[in-house]
Amino acid sequence: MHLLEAEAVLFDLDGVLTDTAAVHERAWAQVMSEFLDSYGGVEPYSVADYYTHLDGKQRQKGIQSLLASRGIDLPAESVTELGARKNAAFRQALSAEGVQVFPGSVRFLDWIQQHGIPVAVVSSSRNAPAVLEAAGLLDRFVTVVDGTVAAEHDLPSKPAPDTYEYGAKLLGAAPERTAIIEDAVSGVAAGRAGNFWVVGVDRGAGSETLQQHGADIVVGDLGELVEA
Ligand SMILES: O=P(O)(O)OC[C@H]1O[C@@H](O)[C@H](O)[C@@H](O)[C@@H]1O
Repeated sequence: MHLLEAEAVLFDLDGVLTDTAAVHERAWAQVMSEFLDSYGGVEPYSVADYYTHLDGKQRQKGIQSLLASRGIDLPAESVTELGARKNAAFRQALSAEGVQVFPGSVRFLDWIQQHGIPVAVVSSSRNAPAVLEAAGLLDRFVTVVDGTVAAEHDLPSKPAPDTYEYGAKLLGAAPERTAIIEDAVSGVAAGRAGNFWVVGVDRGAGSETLQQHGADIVVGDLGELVEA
């Protein structure tokens, strides 16, 4: 499918529109390194853990996946507490550094919107509206399906396709006629599972890995897709 034939385009946020996947990654590294080191007797946190267990997933789901990889079983309150610590670190970094947008992504968004194609954001993050607001992009989207909306509607985390399916439904678009834009393995897999047309953006997950999990095409920057 040519992108301009899409009935809708659904954008992931962190790492796709804004450079905030890196901010999440640093906050996770800070909190989970400290936790795993103090727990002791398990493999320490590494950058690979972000891409394998945390990237693109809802907060609790990501923590559970990482803990399970180390054979750690914590009560629900402790998982929530780790999530709260990571969120505090993320919010602190955000207010200190602000939000950087990817210029190529904004050019791509402009191009899609110039052609009258409806757009939405589908992000696992509960911080998505705040990040979009700080980036000056919030009013560009018909709707934002974020981590809070997912919880309200009981929608499971990416890699399940439900949040993307919900976004497409809100825009009245058929999944097979809808493009999704993703940088995370979990998000690409969600798009594939929902029978969407998937554009992968390689911000560190690796082009081959994104293709293996279901990306139809992979670019380094969304500006590459904009046609004059
Ligand atoms: O903790 P939040 O802001 O609700 O975000 C949940 C997840 O949102 C995703 O977009 C990020 O890739 C993850 O790193 C993050 O953990």
